[in-house]
Amino acid sequence: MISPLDHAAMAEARAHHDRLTKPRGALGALEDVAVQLAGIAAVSPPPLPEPVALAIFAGDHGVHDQGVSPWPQEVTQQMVANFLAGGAVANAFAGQVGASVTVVDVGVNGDLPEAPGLVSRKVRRGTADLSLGPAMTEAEALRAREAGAEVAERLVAQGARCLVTGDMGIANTTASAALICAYTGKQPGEVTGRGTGIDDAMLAHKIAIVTRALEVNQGRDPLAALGGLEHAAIAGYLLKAAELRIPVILDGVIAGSAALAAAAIEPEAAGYWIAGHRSAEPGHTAALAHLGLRPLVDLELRLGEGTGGLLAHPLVVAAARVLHEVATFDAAGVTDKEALA
Ligand SMILES: Cc1cc2ncn([C@H]3O[C@H](COP(=O)(O)O)[C@@H](O)[C@H]3O)c2cc1C
Ligand SMILES: O=C(O)c1cccnc1
Repeated sequence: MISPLDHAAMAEARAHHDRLTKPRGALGALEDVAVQLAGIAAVSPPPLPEPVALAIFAGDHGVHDQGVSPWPQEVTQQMVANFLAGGAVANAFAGQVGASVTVVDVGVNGDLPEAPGLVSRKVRRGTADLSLGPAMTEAEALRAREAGAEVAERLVAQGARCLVTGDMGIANTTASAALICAYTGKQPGEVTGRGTGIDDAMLAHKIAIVTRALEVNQGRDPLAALGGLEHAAIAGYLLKAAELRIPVILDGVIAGSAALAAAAIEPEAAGYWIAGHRSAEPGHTAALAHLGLRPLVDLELRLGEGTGGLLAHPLVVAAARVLHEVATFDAAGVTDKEALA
């Protein structure tokens, strides 16, 4: 059960912001984040959203066969090993914010040796090709959702007070574009992007593949028919965090498209999510607009893994910190011109 945000705590946070020694609204969107955190925690000031935990959900994609990514599929598995060895960008950024890193295999097309930090919940070895039929069955999507939910529950039980989404799956920007079309009504040409870096010819082909995927899967559940196993797992992770009243910082276009699926299941859950950044993928902007989320930073990142979400974490902590640490006009003896008016 996902409860709505606590409006009394939000009103209290807003009122408290207006008593702090700064012009009203001077912290812009950060004030909205603080109010949102109060609504999530149902108390103002809200607890600082730390420690933070990153879960990277990994899965492969049958649509890779269509030539939609310049990278070979085995890079998914190789990058999982890299995350576990601590060598990826996500590890560097996680270290900076003190985030734990958990890697979850929900659908890698290969065998991964057991390792600390790896959660093995493989539903199948990659999805089927979404341009030929459904990527997976609804039962498989549900199993991946359950894996995501289980990981969120475990991280929170271990003490995390903020979660970040991460993904790894070569060709997953194709599945993301298809999901975004299905949930927002946008056209493939508007939301399909260059992913890991493709030329104009490959982009035109990728748009045609997304168009075909939407045609052949019309009338089916979009998450199962068009998504990846990591999209389904992220959707489950997002819904469980909302149920547990824990904020989640969304990463890029994969998280954004998974969030559309999760919001279609439980619209109330979107109140628990914060858009860490705006990725360079055009579909990400469309997804965030549909979700009503404002990205905190725009660095033209196009990496995934959770990197943009991790970079935004200090901003989210700072938003809460203001409500704890900044003096009021009364306490500091500063004249409040707005109270005089
Ligand atoms: C070395 C490497 C590291 C990555 N880390 C994240 N991604 C990102 O790129 C992939 C999606 O892009 P596309 O749809 O174009 O294949 C995903 O795996 C995503 O997480 C990476 C991609 C590569 C190659
Ligand atoms: O938006 C993202 O997160 C993204 C973009 C390109 C490739 N992988 C991920």
